[in-house]
Amino acid sequence: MEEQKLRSVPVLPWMRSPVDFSLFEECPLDLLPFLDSRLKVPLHNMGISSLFPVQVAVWQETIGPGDFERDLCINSPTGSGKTLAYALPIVQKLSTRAVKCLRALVVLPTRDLAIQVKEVFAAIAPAVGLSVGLAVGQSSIADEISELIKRPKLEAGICYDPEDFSLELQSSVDILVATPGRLMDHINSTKGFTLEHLCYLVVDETDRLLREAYQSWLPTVLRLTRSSDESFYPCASNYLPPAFNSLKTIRRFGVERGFKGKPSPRLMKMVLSATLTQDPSKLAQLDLHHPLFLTTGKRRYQLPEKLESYKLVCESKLKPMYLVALLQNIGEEKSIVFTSSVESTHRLCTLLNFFGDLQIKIKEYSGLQRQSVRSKTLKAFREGEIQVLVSSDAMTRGMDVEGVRNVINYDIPAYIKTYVHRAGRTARAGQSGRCFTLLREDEVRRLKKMLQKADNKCCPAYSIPSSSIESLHVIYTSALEKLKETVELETSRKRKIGFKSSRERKGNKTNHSKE
Ligand SMILES: Nc1ncnc2c1ncn2[C@@H]1O[C@H](COP(=O)(O)OP(=O)(O)OP(=O)(O)O)[C@@H](O)[C@H]1O
Repeated sequence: MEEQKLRSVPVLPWMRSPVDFSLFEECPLDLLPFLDSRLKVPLHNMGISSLFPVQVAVWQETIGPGDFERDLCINSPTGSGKTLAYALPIVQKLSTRAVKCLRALVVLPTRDLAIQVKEVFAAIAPAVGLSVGLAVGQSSIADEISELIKRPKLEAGICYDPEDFSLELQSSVDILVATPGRLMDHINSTKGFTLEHLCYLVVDETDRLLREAYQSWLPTVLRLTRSSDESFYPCASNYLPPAFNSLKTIRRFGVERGFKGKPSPRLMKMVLSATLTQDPSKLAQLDLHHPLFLTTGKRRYQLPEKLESYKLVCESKLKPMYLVALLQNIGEEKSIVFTSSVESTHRLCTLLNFFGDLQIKIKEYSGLQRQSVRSKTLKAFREGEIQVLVSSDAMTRGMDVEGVRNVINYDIPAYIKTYVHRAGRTARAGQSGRCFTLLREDEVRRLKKMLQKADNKCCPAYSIPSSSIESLHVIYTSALEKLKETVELETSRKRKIGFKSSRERKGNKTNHSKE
């Protein structure tokens, strides 16, 4: 009974007979059937000489015999290469397109993740003449529009009818990587932005994206891409004004997607996560077409094969010193320390920096900071200028930073899903890595139960000699004092700013009433 609970048999019948890609071998690029030879060079430049199992499985279902007859639902561990698993088939499929228009849309929950995924597409798509765009709000909306929409060249002295002008607007990109908010901004207000020709939709980090409605982006995208009556009457295009013809997309029919005689959606979907939801009501929102489930192993949650998990048991009040001792042991290896909130991230990072002689560069990365600050920190971490990031869960999902060898749960995560995503920042792409969890004696059972869900029964204790902790007492007391002063200073500064802006608001009100 207990075993069954841990396995959590899915309710949906199609989820009960998945393709288990752990049975697949890696496939060298030279042996990959149908691969456009122009893609080999950029792949080699990315250090890729063979495809990982999940990538081979998706290739088979899209470019191989599967031929994208079914929508794909992919549950694959962190760091297993999901990004390329969808990017490569999409680029290959579009490599023969004749007319440029927006044909593939990839949606991700955060800006940093979208930027990371765009870079993967941008590394391979130009080799086959495709362009990739980004809609995340990194630049102003005007700049983004000019990147995404091509305006016709206007000749001086000629007066143009605005109606004709908007018909002439065309997409500058074949593939768009977006966050839901900015995507909705373009759908609602960017002239010439259309999903009419969309063939591929990827929903990455699906469970996270389905958790929040984000201005109803999903129903909107599905509504705008549903086959219209026109797809049953392909000859209707003969009667349309010539201006439309260059943009016409040939709709795929049911016969092509394996359902003879029945019209089938032209939009092909891939939804992915390392912790894919099995909740039928959530999955129903995606309106999947005859979905095929691709997963690995028996457990719902999988940790990377070469991940070692350790627990560090200590009293709450001693936690900062245990963390410092652990960081001293780890040395200069890249590490991420996760806390439970943006506030504790800030406090912990400030405190660690008061431990003067740690000889490692430590920075904060959290949702409390401005995007520009976060991007700068991430760049420095990638380049090795910073060795330790103290992070809130803003860093938990999807972020791929080469060389991260250690993840430290300063606060025990509340759910196994969080553990899986946090731990997954290390041991990526077949590399080894360690995940340490600091916890109190009374939390040990909780961690054990949580790890059982991911089939990780082995979580030995990591021991720190008590002499290491004792030697830190003096400096810890002084660091705590400095932290207290800093927090007081920050609080009074915030109060002043709040007071000033409330006075300004009042002042503005008075001005308004005078007008
Ligand atoms: N075939 C391959 N050969 C070598 N390295 C690869 C291959 N495919 C992907 N990688 C590398 O593996 C790392 C992890 O890939 P990716 O970020 O796509 O993982 P993921 O499955 O999406 O993980 P997460 O669930 O954490 O988002 C990346 O650094 C990527 O460059």
